[in-house]
Amino acid sequence: MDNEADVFYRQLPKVELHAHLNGSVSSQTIEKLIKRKPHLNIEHSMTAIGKGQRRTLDECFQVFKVIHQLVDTEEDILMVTTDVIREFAADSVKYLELRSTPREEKHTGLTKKGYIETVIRAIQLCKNEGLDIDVRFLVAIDRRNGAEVAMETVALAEQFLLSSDGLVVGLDLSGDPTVGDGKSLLPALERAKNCGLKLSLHLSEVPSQLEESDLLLNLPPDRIGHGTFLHPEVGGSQNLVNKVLKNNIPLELCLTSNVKGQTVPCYSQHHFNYWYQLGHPSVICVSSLWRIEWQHMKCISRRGGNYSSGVLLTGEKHTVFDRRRSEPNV
Ligand SMILES: CNc1ncnc2c1ncn2[C@@H]1O[C@H](COP(=O)(O)O)[C@@H](O)[C@H]1O
Repeated sequence: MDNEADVFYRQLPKVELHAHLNGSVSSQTIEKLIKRKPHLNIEHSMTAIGKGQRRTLDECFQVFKVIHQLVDTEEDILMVTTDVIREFAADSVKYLELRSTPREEKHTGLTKKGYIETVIRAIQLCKNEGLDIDVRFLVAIDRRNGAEVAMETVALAEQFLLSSDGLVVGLDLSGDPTVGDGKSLLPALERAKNCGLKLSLHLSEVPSQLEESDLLLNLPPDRIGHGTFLHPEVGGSQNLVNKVLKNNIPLELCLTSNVKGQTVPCYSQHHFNYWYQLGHPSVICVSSLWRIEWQHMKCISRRGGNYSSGVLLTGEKHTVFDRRRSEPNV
C-alpha cells in the first residue's frame, strides 16, 4: 500500500520532458500485449528491469528490442500510447512530451507515417477523454540507423510539424550511444533546426562521446538528454560545460534510468548535483520503463524544499542529496 510520501509524490503536479514511448509501457500493458501475441513466447521478465535490479546499457537496449516485437501494429501503438498517457495523467503529470522512433514493420504493414499518425491519434483520443494532461510529441532518430534514415525521419517530422496542430514539436536523437556516428547525422539535425523543429539530443551518455558532443553542441540543441559525461570530473571537459552554459541549454536528467543502466554508480553521485551547484536549468525526467514511482525524488527533496518531482521550480539553495538517507532501492 502507498505510504504518505508515495501519495504526496504521486499527487504533486509534474512535468515530464523525457519519456521514450516504448520505454514507458507499464507491466499491465505488457500483459495485454503478451496475450495478443502468445506465439512470440515473450515472458514478462524479458521486458522490464525489476526493483533492485541493474542492467548494463547494452542489456537495456536488448529490452527495447523485445518490446518492439510486442508493439508492431497500429493497433498496438494506439493501445500503448493511450495507456501511457492515462498512466502519466494518473501520476499527476500535467505536461508530457513523449518521444518515439517511427518504425516500419513489413510483416504487419506498419509504416513510419502510420506510426506517427497513430501516436497523434492516441494523443487526440486522450484529449477528447478530457484527461488533465497536455501531451506533445518528439519524433525520434535512432542513431544506429545512420544518416539516410535520419534525413527521412526529419522530412517526416517536418510534415507533421506543419500538419499536427501543434502536437509534433520537435526531434529527439537517441539510440545506443556506443553505436553510430553523430557527425554523419549533422546535416539531418541542421535541416530539422532550420525548419523549426526543436532539438533534444542525447549527448555524452557514455564517456566515449567527447568529440561528438563538442560538434553537436555547436548546433546548438534546445535541450540535452542525460549529459552524463559532459563535465571534466568524469572525463568530459570544461569546454563542453562552457558551451552548455553559454547557450543556457537545459538538461533532462534521468536519475533512475542512469543508475539502472549503470552509467552512474549511485544516486548520490548523479551529475544532477554538478549542474545544480552551477544553478543551471535542469529537469528531472524518467526516460524509460524503470520509471519506478518517482521514488528517486525522495533522495533529493527535503521537506519544505523547492523541488517538484518533475521540475526544479525556484532557486533557494539547499542540500541536493540528503546524505542521511540511504540510497532508494528502485
Ligand atoms: C537508456 N538510455 C537511452 N539512451 C538512448 N536511447 C534510448 C535510451 N532509452 C531509450 N532509448 C531509445 O528509445 C527507444 C525505445 O523507445 P521508442 O521505440 O523510440 O518509443 C530505444 O530503442 C532507443 O532508441
